[in-house]
Amino acid sequence: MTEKVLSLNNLAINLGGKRVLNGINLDVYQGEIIGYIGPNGAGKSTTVKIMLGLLEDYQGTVEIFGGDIAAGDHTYKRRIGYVPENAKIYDNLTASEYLTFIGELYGLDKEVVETKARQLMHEFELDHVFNTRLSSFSKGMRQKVLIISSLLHDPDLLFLDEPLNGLDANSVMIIKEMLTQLAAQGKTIFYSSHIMDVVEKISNRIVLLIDGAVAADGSFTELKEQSKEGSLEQIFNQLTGFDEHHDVAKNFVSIVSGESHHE
Ligand SMILES: Nc1ncnc2c1ncn2[C@@H]1O[C@H](COP(=O)(O)OP(=O)(O)OP(=O)(O)O)[C@@H](O)[C@H]1O
Repeated sequence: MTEKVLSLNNLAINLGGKRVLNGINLDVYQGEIIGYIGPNGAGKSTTVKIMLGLLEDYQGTVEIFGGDIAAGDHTYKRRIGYVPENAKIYDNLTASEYLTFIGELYGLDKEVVETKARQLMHEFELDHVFNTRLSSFSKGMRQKVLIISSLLHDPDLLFLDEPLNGLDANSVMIIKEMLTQLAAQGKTIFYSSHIMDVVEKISNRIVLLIDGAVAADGSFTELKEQSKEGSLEQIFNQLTGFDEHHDVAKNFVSIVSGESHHE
């Protein structure tokens, strides 16, 4: 269970003339659920895009399943699943067509993937819309289709960006439990979210990114001991140096109600 799945060494990148990642060092081991958190704009999505092979102009090295992804062998991508935050789903396709298409991209046999997709849709109680166009799906239904599409090929490494977006409380329980079980089976999960109480509960390791560098890395218990704060939300506020939520909220409300005397 100690195989190194992912290794970032001095990973840095400039985008639009700005230093977005500033020397990230991170080793991730099989079976870990990494809660990858940080303020808006810290560089979380950028890190994930590099690991997916979507951004190439970086410095440092990225090793996935023991191989340098810059070496030109892209077969590692077949062992990766990805739930993007804002996915463009092919609206004109039915769920069945979309999932079969994605499965075939991963090299799965059409019949095999269709059966698997149907079974997974059934688990989400979406049997009745298997042959319905995605354009008529609600936000949560689309999110379930995205989650299914990321898992069809039984990936070893899963990148999730706000995977619970739009899901109801029952579905959230299913996904949380599912992630725990997948990790127990030896899958590795990289979980990016702003919902601190979920990250706190499901991650066995939390990595906090601030200004493109790792500012904290440890289990929730370890972070709690270091910062002497009670919840991950409070730890996040403390480590990002933010204690003005009360003032900002108050200003907002007074501006909204026209009571503000600010210029
Ligand atoms: N193509 C680009 N060109 C210029 N700047 C970019 C580009 N992509 C990202 N950035 C900048 O890089 C920084 C990090 O962006 P990124 O999307 O990785 O942040 P994030 O941590 O995922 O934020 P969020 O929590 O808001 O999703 C931001 O300041 C963003 O404006």
